[in-house]
Amino acid sequence: MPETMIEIEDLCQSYGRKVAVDHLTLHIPRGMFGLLGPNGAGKTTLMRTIAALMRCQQGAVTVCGASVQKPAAVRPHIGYLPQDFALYPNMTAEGALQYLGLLSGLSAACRRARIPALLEQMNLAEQAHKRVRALSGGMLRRLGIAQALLHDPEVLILDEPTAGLDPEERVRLRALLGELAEQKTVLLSTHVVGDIEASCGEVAVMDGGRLVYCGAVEALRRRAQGKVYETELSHGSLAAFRAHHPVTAVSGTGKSCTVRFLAPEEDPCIGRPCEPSVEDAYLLCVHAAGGERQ
Ligand SMILES: Nc1ncnc2c1ncn2[C@@H]1O[C@H](COP(=O)(O)OP(=O)(O)OP(=O)(O)O)[C@@H](O)[C@H]1O
Repeated sequence: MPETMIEIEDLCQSYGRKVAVDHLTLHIPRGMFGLLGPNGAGKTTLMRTIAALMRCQQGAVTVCGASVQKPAAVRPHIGYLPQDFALYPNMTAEGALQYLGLLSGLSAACRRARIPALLEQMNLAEQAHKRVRALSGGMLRRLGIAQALLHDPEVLILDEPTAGLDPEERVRLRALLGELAEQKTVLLSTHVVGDIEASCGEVAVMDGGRLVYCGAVEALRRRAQGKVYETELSHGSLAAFRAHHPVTAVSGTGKSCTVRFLAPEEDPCIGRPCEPSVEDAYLLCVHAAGGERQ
């Protein structure tokens, strides 16, 4: 059995009457683990709860055996990069890390040793003396990961770290996360399926606050076998088709287009079967969960 680093048992979290996490049980093992879900699925709420930034209202969460009910016991184990990460724009990259290290109680000797090494690891050594406001989006995100790693936690929680990055930076960041996951547990939240496909073996899918899948990415893909089809349609008939079928892709610019769609109930007479992608499988999962909620 793989070692469980984060244990979530029957967690419920709400904002007033809005339920954001709904009876969620999830055991996260060592290594890289993906958390996928559409906007509003409850990913940020879950991550903030694990990081002991939001009180656990019902259920239990432990990180490396420490309960989030005792934030001071959990925080040494966790590094957190929030979705809306920002730093003081006039500080240099190195100065910002020095300041944050000081605030989190790291000794001067520890900061002297760790900060240059982290800048090097995050490929930011050349930017050490650049002001934060002059960094690109990707550099800023890597600086955010450096700040999350300052106290050398075992668990790294990253909320949408690739959002808004160009493809090159996205690939670079994924590679960096892969390296980090060799030593640490990395919980990566995103709504970009490609991020999960490229970096995680295991994934949890959330929708409407609930866990709708947990397991291997490849097993998720296989669940969509026999449920993805393709057909040719005229552009004019596309809107009517969409009303009855979840469409995952449309290609072609002439009079007709090729439409890829999900047929959860098997509808073979209207198209040719296709090999599912992870994205198809994810959309199928969320589509099915939406249907159950109605
Ligand atoms: N501070 C808040 N007050 C009220 N409702 C909130 C608050 N924060 C989140 N919510 C609601 O809780 C639900 C879950 O939100 P959450 O941000 O956790 O989802 P998410 O999966 O991270 O979404 P996104 O990908 O858009 O960041 C949503 O319906 C959201 O509108």
